[in-house]
Amino acid sequence: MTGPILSLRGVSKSFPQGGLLDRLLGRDSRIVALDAVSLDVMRGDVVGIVGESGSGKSTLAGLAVGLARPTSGEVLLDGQSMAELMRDHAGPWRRRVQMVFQDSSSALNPRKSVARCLGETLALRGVPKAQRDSEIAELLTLVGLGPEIGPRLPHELSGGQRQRIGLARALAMKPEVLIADEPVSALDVSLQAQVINLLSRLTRELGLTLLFISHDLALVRTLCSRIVVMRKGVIVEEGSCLDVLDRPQHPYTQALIAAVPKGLAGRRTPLPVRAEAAAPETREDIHGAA
Ligand SMILES: Nc1ncnc2c1ncn2[C@@H]1O[C@H](COP(=O)(O)OP(=O)(O)OP(=O)(O)O)[C@@H](O)[C@H]1O
Repeated sequence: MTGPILSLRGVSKSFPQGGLLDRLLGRDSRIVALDAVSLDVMRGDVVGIVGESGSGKSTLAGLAVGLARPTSGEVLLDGQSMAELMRDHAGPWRRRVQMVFQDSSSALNPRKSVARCLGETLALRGVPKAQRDSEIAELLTLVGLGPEIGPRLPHELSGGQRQRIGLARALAMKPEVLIADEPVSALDVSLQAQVINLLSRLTRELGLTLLFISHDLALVRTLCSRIVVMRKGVIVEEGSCLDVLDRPQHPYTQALIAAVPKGLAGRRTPLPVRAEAAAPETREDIHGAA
């Protein structure tokens, strides 16, 4: 049996609180964003991470993607510790774990066209210049966009198109794990459904492991196979998404579900059936054999 693709072992993360004056006066204190969190994510899992604001979801995401180091504990990718993988060079970790943000426009350079932005990401992955244009076209197709989008600047795209480009850029690295931090909360409901449809299709077709951070329990129910419920830096409940949402054991999960307008957390969001652009079947079909 293969082990988890991503593991957190007793991971804590704290941040200093207060300013320089507080520290000079010895009023140094720290806020504990994550408190001894352990979590195993199996390859191909689609895991929803939910919890109130400030519960530590984004901190967990930042540690998993390698943007920050834990204060204590260990983050492992396929059994190898982050500290080990990043000792010489952060590249291997960064390539294998990618992130999509709530608002892709802040992650895209306003002066760079879509094609240039994707081309630079492909260059980081070591794709030869001669192959980049065809890979850019494939990536655009993969996220349901046409080649006419290539020359456009971020401000010439709709919010939904920008999220798709954010996703295409993450996929350009051929990641094994994708972390999506509130990827649709800035979009209107119909665009949310399109992006969720896309994520659902891509995780299936590319065999991606997805961590989907959201406040929207109905979206989590639609997309995810597992769910992790966080509160105040700890995991209070985890398990199969349907089990936890239908039969929550922890009072906090019960309260979260009760706070959702009646019936909403219990339904699957009706995603419009739409003709997605014909998608390749496997990672290799998309990018050629590695
Ligand atoms: N860089 C930082 N410096 C200081 N405190 C931080 C920092 N990042 C996060 N925190 C604190 O850590 C706690 C957890 O924050 P985090 O952003 O992980 O929560 P969250 O569950 O993602 O919240 P939200 O749903 O609002 O995005 C919060 O109290 C937050 O204020």
